Amino acid sequence: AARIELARLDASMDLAEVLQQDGAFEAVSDDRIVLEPQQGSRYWLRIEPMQEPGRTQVLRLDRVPVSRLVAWYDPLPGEAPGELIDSFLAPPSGEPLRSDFSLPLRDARRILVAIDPLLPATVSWSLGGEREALIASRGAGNLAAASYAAIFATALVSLALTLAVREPAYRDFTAFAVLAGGFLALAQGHAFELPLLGPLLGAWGIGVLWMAAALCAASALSAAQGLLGLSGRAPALVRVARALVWTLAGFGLLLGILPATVHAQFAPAASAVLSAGLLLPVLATGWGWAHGARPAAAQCLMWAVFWLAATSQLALLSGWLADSGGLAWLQQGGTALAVLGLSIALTDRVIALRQRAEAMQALHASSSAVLRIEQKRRELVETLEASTGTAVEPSDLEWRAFRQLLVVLPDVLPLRAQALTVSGYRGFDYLLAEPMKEKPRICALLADRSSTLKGICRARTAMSLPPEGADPAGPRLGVVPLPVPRPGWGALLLERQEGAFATEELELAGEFAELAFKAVEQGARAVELKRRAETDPLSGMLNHRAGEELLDSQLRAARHAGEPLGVLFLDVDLLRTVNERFGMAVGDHFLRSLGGNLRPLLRDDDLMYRHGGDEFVIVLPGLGIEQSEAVAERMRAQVASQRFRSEQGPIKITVSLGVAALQPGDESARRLVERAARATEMAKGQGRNQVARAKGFGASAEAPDAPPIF
Ligand SMILES: Nc1nc2c(ncn2[C@@H]2O[C@H](COP(=O)(O)OP(=O)(O)OP(=O)(O)O)[C@@H](O)[C@H]2O)c(=O)[nH]1
Repeated sequence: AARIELARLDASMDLAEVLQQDGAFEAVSDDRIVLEPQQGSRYWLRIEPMQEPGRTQVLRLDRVPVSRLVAWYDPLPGEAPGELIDSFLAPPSGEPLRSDFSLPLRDARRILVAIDPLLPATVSWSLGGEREALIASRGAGNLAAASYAAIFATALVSLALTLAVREPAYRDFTAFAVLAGGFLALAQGHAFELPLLGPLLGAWGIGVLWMAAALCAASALSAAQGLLGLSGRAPALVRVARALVWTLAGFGLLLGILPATVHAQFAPAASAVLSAGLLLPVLATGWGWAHGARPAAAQCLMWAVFWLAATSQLALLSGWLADSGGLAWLQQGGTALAVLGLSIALTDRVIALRQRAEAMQALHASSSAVLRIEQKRRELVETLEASTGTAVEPSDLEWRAFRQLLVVLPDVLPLRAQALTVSGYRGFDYLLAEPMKEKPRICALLADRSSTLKGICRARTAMSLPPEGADPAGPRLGVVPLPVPRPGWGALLLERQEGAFATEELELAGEFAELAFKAVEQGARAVELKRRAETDPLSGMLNHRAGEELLDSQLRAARHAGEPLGVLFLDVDLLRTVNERFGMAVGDHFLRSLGGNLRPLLRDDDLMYRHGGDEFVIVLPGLGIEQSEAVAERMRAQVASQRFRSEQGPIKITVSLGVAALQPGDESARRLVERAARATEMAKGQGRNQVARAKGFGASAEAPDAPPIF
């Protein structure tokens, strides 16, 4: 419906000169052309509408990012240079960008349009009635308005969420939404048409557009990377993405300050870099998708939509892509759809990840509490096991176990004071308090509430008691019954300044108490077993093995200290005869009574054990041969002086003793005992009921006594 011609002429030509350049104009057959900015030249469009009576035609120029567009009616012959239709000129301070122009075609008059493109740009036009032009521009305007509304509303919601949950992914996404809207508005020329902002952006120049694109790519990658980071996956990928975010942002700032001529020159390269930058979020979320993160699929798709919209915009600006009606829909609609969709996907993802992070945190907190309790439990058991090894008496063990329980409990539960009271356990009563200085107060408290406590212990149910008296802020008591066998009873009293004890806390204290009691029981059994293993059942003395072990350690200690050590070997005289004559029971009885008979003659540190049969060993630490011999003699005399009762009347049973003492060359307990035993044989040989010194110590000073008389 119109004839359109294009000429590229020297920029210095004015309208009058251009009108004479008829031959320079070439007809354009397409409905779009690509204009390349070039220093010193300017594009001129000559449009000649066909006659259409009764209809005003309008030429619409779409998406022309230009710094200058001036349109005149071609003057009729004889007229002065053309009447100005529309003018859009670069202010001296900068280069504004504008996209849509509608030029009314009147009276079939040709119009001339001078265009200085800012970037390589595709210019498309449509020719139609005023109504169609109006509808077309309104449609485009509506789409643009809806897109911006969606984008900036999403950005606002995202900003509110950023402030509410302080989630870095939201913060980055908010920046992205704002920058995506800004980039769209700049690239489509809308931002330059704003009343105040337009001139300001125009003054800055086209660099602002590239900067917006680069920062948009940086924030997009940052938001995608934030999600990767939040998901705790691929830390290396997150680090790379973070570095790329900063690179893109730096690139954007550089583009922002470069002069317009450089932009025109490097527009394709910058477009390629930014398009690649905008592809990174697609790749990052695609990676998540490939590794099983389901919400990453939605994000990946949305980033891809945005990438398409933004890249087509960049391609258009770089002249790689010809404009078409659908492109504006893709760019505006695509950006809005991507921003909205991403916002939804992000919210969904962030909620899910937050919940998981909180659950992990709770799990971590509870598992670290469990670990601490487990560690304390182990500590208690280990300490008690160690006590078992060294305890001599079960009561000794009980005391240690209860004490340890009170030491460990405050590490498990917050307590002000605690006490353990046990009555009649293995015939003992205990009252332990921690800290010790609280003992009198706890004693008083026990006395006050003893009937309540006993009741609770009998019911065997742990309880938290209300504060004493009227003071509701008074200390709270928790009572944990102890597993004391009846008829004894016992309780663990836990005290806290405020707040009742929870059932779980009392159960935990009960578990620890049970551990302590179990340790006592096991320890007592172990002590008993050890005692049995070391004791000779008939005489009640240590047996050969245990006795010799002890002798060995005493021998080592004596040698170490350089002190003397005496050893006596005692053998009952003619026990075989006693057995035969009076019966084994009498022999047994004699052997059983020997310990009780002789022990009063010994010191506490002296050791007497059964060597076997009717033989006994007596160890005398600190005594030399002389003193040992004196002890032996006292023993011999003690036995000889007594009459032993039997059914056949009193009988006299005697013993013979050999005496040896530690010598510098003595190697072992066994050898020392052997020497003493040989001395005993000598005593036997000399007539029994005697004391004999081992060889090497000189002859016995003692005179032989009378032989045994039955
Ligand atoms: N009643 C009793 N007799 C025992 C016990 N152990 C060992 N005997 C006896 O003690 C006797 C030890 O014998 P010997 O030491 O060789 O000889 P003896 O009859 O004591 O005479 P001399 O040692 O030479 O004075 C054996 O007859 C054993 O049966 C025991 O536990 N009870």
